[in-house]
Amino acid sequence: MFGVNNFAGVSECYTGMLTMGDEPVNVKEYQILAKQALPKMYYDYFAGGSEDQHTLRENVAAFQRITTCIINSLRPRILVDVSKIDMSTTILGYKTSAPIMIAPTGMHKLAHPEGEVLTAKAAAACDVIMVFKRREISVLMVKKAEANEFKAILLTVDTPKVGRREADIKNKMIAPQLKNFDMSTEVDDSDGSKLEAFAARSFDPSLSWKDIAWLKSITKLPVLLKGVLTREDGKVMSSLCSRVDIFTLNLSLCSLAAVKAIEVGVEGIIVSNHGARQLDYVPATINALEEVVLAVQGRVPVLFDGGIRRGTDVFKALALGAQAVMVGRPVVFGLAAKGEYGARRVIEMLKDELELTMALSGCPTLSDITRNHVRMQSDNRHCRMQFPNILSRSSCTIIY
Ligand SMILES: Cc1cc2nc3c(=O)[nH]c(=O)nc-3n(C[C@H](O)[C@H](O)[C@H](O)COP(=O)(O)O)c2cc1C
Ligand SMILES: CC(C)CC(=O)C(=O)O
Repeated sequence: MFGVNNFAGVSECYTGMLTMGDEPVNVKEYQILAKQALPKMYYDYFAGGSEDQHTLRENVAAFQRITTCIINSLRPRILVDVSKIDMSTTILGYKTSAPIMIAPTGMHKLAHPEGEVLTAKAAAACDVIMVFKRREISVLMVKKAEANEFKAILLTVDTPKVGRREADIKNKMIAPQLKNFDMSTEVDDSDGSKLEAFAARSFDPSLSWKDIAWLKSITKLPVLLKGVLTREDGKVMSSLCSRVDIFTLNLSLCSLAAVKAIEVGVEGIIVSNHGARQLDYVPATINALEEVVLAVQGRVPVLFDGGIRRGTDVFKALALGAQAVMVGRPVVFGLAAKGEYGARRVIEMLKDELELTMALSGCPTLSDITRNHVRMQSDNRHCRMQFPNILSRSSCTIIY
């Protein structure tokens, strides 16, 4: 039988219908099983994006556009000894077996009764904290993180308010009671998404650059900002600039979000659009990555998340300058479908696929993966000089 699945952000053809007893062969198939396993309200919460879900589709589709034509393609090397592939790296001084981490995603107990405990067992999880209106909650959580020997704090900076998630509004999404948020519970008689109502009560929309200094003052842990998408601060960039021109602007002329982050002393930056759950129509993160990498100029690590579904996606993000990637929904779908085993398999499959991609691209180590292993739309000028005939074909022009 030929099954067609059209999930938000995933549009795939499969040669068979999956059922819960089947063993998925790639991480996207875990989404199919998760849909079968979860109540609609919870599946929609995990899978959904904001408003028209344009960016949700783009996060995945932009990876798929880095594909077989001359621009936006992988560029493998041949005749390199790839008998041993080393995917290990060091992030903030900690060694890890592969540049793949689990993104902070809320409410794993909606996916599985044992929730985050199973996810943490399935892989060394990278954890997160949000800054709340009631700062004493933030202080408490930072202290808890320190006491439990967490290694870093990821401060989510793209959620002063929760994005408009229309499926959650329709489903009247119920935010479960969360232990970490005990202090902020209040009676909620609002209609629509209870999660949104909870966030409106709890998150601090006045969060600004000065608060980073406050956070740094209460902890010795390194602070990373999660949710950076631009190098500029909204003022300087001319709307007439093409993407290629933007890259060649003198950076010192601009007020730069990424650079600002470094100035206030953050130890790392995560290029993320919150899995397309916040502002719709922001760019796919893979298309925003290089802008930030160029602005940061190697001063702090740049991590990446959004739309990673394949080892080739990891490879593309690394080639464009990410030090490591984080994976959100696939891990939750793995957890929902097959518990700890499913979450672990998702990470293992991505690692295996990355290993194979590195071998087939002639890259025995991560440092062998370079910017020259992908060709993007922004490399167009260079392409035009080298391949004038090919590029005159409209099929090779990818617009993003
Ligand atoms: C169900 C769900 C809950 C999330 N919760 C949080 C959160 O509490 N804090 C946060 O910074 N990001 C959160 N995110 C965003 C993820 O950290 C990450 O940026 C995103 O999922 C990456 O995209 P991907 O799902 O395509 O891998 C959440 C994402 C999802 C799907
Ligand atoms: C609103 C939060 C509680 C969780 C979150 O960040 C999300 O659902 O994307």
